[in-house]
Amino acid sequence: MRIQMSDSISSASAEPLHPATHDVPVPPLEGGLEDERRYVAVLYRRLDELRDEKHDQLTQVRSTGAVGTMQNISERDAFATMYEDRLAQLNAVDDRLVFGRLDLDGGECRYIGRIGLTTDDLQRLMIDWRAPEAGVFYQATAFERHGVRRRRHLMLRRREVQGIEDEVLDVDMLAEATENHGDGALLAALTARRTGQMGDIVATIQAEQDRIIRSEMPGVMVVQGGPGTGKTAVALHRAAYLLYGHRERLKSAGVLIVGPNPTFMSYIERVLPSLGETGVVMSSLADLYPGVHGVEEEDPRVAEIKGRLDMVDVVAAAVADRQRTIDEPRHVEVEGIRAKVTPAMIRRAQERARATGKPYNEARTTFVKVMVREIAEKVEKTLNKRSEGNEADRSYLTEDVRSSRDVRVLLNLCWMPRTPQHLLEDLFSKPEYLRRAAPQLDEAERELLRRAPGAPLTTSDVPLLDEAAELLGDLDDSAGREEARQQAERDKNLENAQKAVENAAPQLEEKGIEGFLDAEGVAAMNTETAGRLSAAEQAQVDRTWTYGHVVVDEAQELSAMQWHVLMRRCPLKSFTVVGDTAQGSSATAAASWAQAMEPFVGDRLRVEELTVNYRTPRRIVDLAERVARAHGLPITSLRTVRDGEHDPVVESVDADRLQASAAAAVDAEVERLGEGLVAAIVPEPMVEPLRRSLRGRYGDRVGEGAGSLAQDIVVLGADDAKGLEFDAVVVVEPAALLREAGGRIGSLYVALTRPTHALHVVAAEELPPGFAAAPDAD
Ligand SMILES: Nc1ncnc2c1ncn2[C@@H]1O[C@H](COP(=O)(O)OP(=O)(O)OP(=O)(O)O)[C@@H](O)[C@H]1O
Repeated sequence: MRIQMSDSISSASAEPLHPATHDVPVPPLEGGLEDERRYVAVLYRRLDELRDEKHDQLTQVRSTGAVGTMQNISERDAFATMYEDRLAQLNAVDDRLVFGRLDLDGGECRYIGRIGLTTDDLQRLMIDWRAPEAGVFYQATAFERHGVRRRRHLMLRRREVQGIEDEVLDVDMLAEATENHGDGALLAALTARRTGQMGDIVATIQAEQDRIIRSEMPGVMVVQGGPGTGKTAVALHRAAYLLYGHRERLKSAGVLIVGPNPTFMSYIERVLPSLGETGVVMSSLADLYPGVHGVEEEDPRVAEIKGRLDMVDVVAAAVADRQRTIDEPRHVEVEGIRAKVTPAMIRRAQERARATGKPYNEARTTFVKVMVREIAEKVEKTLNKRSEGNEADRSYLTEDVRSSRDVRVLLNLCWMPRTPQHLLEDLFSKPEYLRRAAPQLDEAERELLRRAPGAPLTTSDVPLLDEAAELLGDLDDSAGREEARQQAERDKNLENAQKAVENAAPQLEEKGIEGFLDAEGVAAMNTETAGRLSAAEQAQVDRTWTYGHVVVDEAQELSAMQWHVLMRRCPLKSFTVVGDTAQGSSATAAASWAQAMEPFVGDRLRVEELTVNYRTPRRIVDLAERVARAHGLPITSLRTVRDGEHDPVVESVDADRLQASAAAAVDAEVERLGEGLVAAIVPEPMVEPLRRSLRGRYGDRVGEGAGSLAQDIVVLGADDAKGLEFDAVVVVEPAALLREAGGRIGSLYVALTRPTHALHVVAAEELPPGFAAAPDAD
């Protein structure tokens, strides 16, 4: 699980808004590029001022030294964290701080940017894009002006205004309009070279996206949309929007963002910080159980079985199965005295324990208590008989019984303390355990689940672990949780302490007492004062944490078990769920949202749809849709923003030249692009060999995952390509990609829709239906 630290971003966005009648000269309506540059310079000056202010405050609070009472230290740390967070936010929004200007009926002018900014005396300089007053920037059209006369896009590179683009919505103004029109800002964003990291779309959010981003928080909202329609972008901007509007609540409860795999999580990790939001927990499905990273479940049939909601009953039966009775009476020895334990005694104690309604490990305490008392009574009777009525103090007896080896063995046999990891290990490595717990599975299915003891936990085990932990309750888990929380706190204290000691060093040196303080010592002092972890940090280590809102991306892939567990993370059922049922490629993928969500929320869903593909040019989308339809996928055709410059290339090659041809296709695309990211999406067995071969030619430029500016050539399997995008994509052996996904077209459809510019298909086998009408390579 990955965490983006700090949750105290408040001030700029919450600064009061005042009418724009202030001393800072707002460029006139007819002003041009130079006027805007001057105003933007004012905004940056204010940003720098605020940054210097926070920096000074931070230095000051740190230089008070790491000495004083624990409360002083704690307060100082709290201030330091607050200033650090604010500084981090001010740094994060530096790039393209402002992007829009609205001129309204009545002469009001509003600048729209990543955060709100005011002057010292609280006059408004710029509005946060999430403020209600900024909404019309995204919503106004010529048909529905919302009082907007003109919308101006300011196109910045870093701090520099490179261009302006006007959309005049008021017909009366057209006569005086400048020559700048159209949707150049959007096109510029869409055709820009990819960097391997998703960027924000705050400057060019489209009206259909804006409606979703700003819709109310409660309830489950599903955003369905074909490839490239901006679902991920919308989901992340919605998280930022909700954090802005419900800051207090979400600050304490936290927001969880769940995505399909770690590659995808790192692809999207910079979007929220660039919007000034950092207090969010981000986790892939493999990392949702603290302390465990699930490896990939190789066999889709196993993933399908483990994903069934039935597994709730299987786990419950496995837990119940760990309570046993004995067939016949047994004798236990306590300090040389034998006591008889009958099956009835065990059954009675178990019933009493179960009646507490507590989870397994906690109810076991009651079982042990009752049994120890009963055995102690028996031992006492024997002792009383032996001493013929001379009753002595027998208070030590309970302890003797509890520590008797015989008693411990018997009680463990009848009610074994269990961790979730142990429970799953037994369940999948001991066939008789699974047979008893899962009679609803047939023999072949149980055989599929079987694995060697010690085998690593997989992503599809993660929800089972969670379910088991829920039923088993606290034992090692609570200790583990507390330990993890304390460790997180220790790490944080150490980091703070290191900074504090560094800051205090000059003063101490002046006083001749350098070396007096060390970071570990200061951190140890601070650890005593608990409660300094932010909600996000605490949530990260606590499986039972419940969030204020959960965002799920690529949600079509989730199994029923994964939904079951996620629902527990947000009892208020406040969810933003984004995905595309047509792109489902896993064995657990949902055919429809209603079917996937019905067991958890009934029909209480709001389904919104996105209809424009912003990523992929028309020519490539046509091919992808043809292939999808030829395989019976019921997709509705997407509108696209661009036609594109390149027709897709489809090349048939000899089987023994497949890898060489794939490498040559990569060469061709690298050359054609000049700069930008090229990905080869290939069948799993080809990933490593092709990567090696390309490294021979391109060295360190060849990377894994989503790529980066330095690693601009990547080779990956179809599953890992989910949610990512590249300037050019070479799809190798579509028939094999289709086979790998068990015949489900979703993953090939995903692969074909990743490019922003060019698609090149290389195949040795017969091409699957749908490719035929594409033009051949020359
Ligand atoms: N309004 C917009 N302005 C600029 N770029 C946009 C806009 N909407 C989407 N994009 C861009 O389009 C691309 C696709 O967006 P995104 O990845 O969010 O789509 P998606 O629907 O999640 O795709 P998929 O389901 O295929 O993974 C991204 O590069 C995104 O930045």
